[in-house]
Amino acid sequence: MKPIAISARGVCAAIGKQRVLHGIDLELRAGCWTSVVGPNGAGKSTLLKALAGLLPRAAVQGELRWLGRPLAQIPAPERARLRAWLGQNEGGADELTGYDVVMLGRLPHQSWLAPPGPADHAAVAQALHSTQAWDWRQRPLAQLSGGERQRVLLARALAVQAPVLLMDEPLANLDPPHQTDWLHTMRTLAHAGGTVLSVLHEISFALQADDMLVLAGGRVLHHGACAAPATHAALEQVFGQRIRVRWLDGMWMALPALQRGGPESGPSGPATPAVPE
Ligand SMILES: Nc1ncnc2c1ncn2[C@@H]1O[C@H](COP(=O)(O)OP(=O)(O)OP(=O)(O)O)[C@@H](O)[C@H]1O
Repeated sequence: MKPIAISARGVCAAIGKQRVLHGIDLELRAGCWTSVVGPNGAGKSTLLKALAGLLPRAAVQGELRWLGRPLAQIPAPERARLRAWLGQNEGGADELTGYDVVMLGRLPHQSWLAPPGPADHAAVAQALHSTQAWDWRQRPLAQLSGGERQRVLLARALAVQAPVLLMDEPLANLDPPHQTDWLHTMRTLAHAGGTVLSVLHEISFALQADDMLVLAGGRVLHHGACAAPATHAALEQVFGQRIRVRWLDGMWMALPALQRGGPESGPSGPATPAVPE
């Protein structure tokens, strides 16, 4: 059995005076990519921040553990090496070049005021190549398009080379080929033993993860394998039966639940492909 990388027991969190998370219990195993889905306002970003240790301590109740250790007992520099973070709509560092932005991901590995070493430069180059952002390494972040910028920020998270990677809407602004590249990268990381947690609104991409966490109203509605019928049922339920999960072209996909018989369904409707054994 793979070790548990992150666990939460009875975790509640508030933003300001508003209680957003209510008694979250979960275990995320090493070597597993889990996608987090749910309607707007379900608490996905708040959960990710709580698990990342990014909410003020007073705002979180319950027990959070990383690699079996209480989060509160892990010093900040060690936390920064253990988990990489890509937030939603990240700002700042606009005047820095792409290269320097990604080098920020190496700070947890560097001694105070020491210049980056060969391992840092190698990690930055590898990360920039893996998101195909190497060509913009000399350009300021402010001069990049939304998708180019997102690929630099993703490279920054990858350059940390942390065992745990938490990402909030990582596909924002990415074009389809780079969304597909991202999917391959996440599978590779999980296959190599990493723990990946990603909040996604692109449900068909979320279904390519190993496991899925379905949130609603600040609670875990379902946590299970992406291939499990119970997960598909929870997905359809949480989105008010407005999507359908179907097996298409060798993978599970989420399709909009359009009314049958309308012009969208075509002249005679498509045949339903066979589901895997
Ligand atoms: N800064 C804030 N102040 C007050 N309430 C907030 C703040 N940020 C979030 N909330 C509220 O907390 C709840 C959960 O927000 P959260 O961003 O975690 O949801 P989400 O599932 O990530 O949503 P989305 O899919 O829209 O990104 C929402 O009701 C939201 O209105």
